[in-house]
Amino acid sequence: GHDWGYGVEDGPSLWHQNYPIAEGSRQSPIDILPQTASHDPSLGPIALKYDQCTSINIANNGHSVVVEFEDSDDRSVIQGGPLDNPYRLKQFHFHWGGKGCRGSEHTVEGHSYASELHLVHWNAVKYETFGEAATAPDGLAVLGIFLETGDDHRWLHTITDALYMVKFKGSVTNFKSFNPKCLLPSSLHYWTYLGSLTTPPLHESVTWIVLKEPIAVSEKQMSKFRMLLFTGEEEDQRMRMENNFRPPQPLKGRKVRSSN
Ligand SMILES: NS(=O)(=O)c1ccc(C(=O)NCc2ccc(F)cc2F)cc1
Repeated sequence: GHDWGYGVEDGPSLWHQNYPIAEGSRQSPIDILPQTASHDPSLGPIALKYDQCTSINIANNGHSVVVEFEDSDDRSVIQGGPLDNPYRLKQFHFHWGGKGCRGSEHTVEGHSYASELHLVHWNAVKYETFGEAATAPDGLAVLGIFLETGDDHRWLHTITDALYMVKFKGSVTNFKSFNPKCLLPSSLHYWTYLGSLTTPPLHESVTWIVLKEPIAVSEKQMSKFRMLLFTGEEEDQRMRMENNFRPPQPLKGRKVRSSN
């Protein structure tokens, strides 16, 4: 397909050339304004049923580092909150900045965090495949978790210790039985709104659920993400993987709701 990236020649401001939906009416990420978000008492708590979680591998896809899950049944789902069905966990990945810089995609009153974790789920009740769900307005649910630098995160080590094995674009390695439940903050309070994938093809198919409470990770752990490369082993121009985030997009009249 088309090539896109985060550089001067292929970055977010140019994506609309190959993906006109980039200028659509429900694009992500957005800047979240907590005071403007409407507190909706009908919004129940979200439930993450990840107990039979089965991660398969960890890969460098040239845009981020992705942990894929077995999604042939409903063993790992998110449900409740704004969702009418359980949504099946497919993968999680991260977006981050350069050293000491901000790298989250969603921002909160203009404040961005060091990084943002996306747990990607699809509506397997209504759709046959992830691909089909990814083009449907109620097809995907992505849980966003902010990472801020501070103390070491005890469980993130499992991921950062594996990153050296997927340094180059196109590399993949075994990554079994990792349960992302260990990456959740203590509170599941959230904001929710209707948006899109934050990378091409930018499909407007995502119910976003962004947790209010960030998790803390150390600068040393963040630095390990930055040793990944956008480029493949065979390429001579090595490009460090960092600043792989899309900036906030126009709200275009959308309402952001807040759980309590
Ligand atoms: N950052 S984010 O959480 O918004 C996000 C989540 C998933 C994807 C994705 O799966 N892309 C590849 C892809 C693969 C198959 C398909 F049918 C559609 C499709 F976009 C892209 C962005």
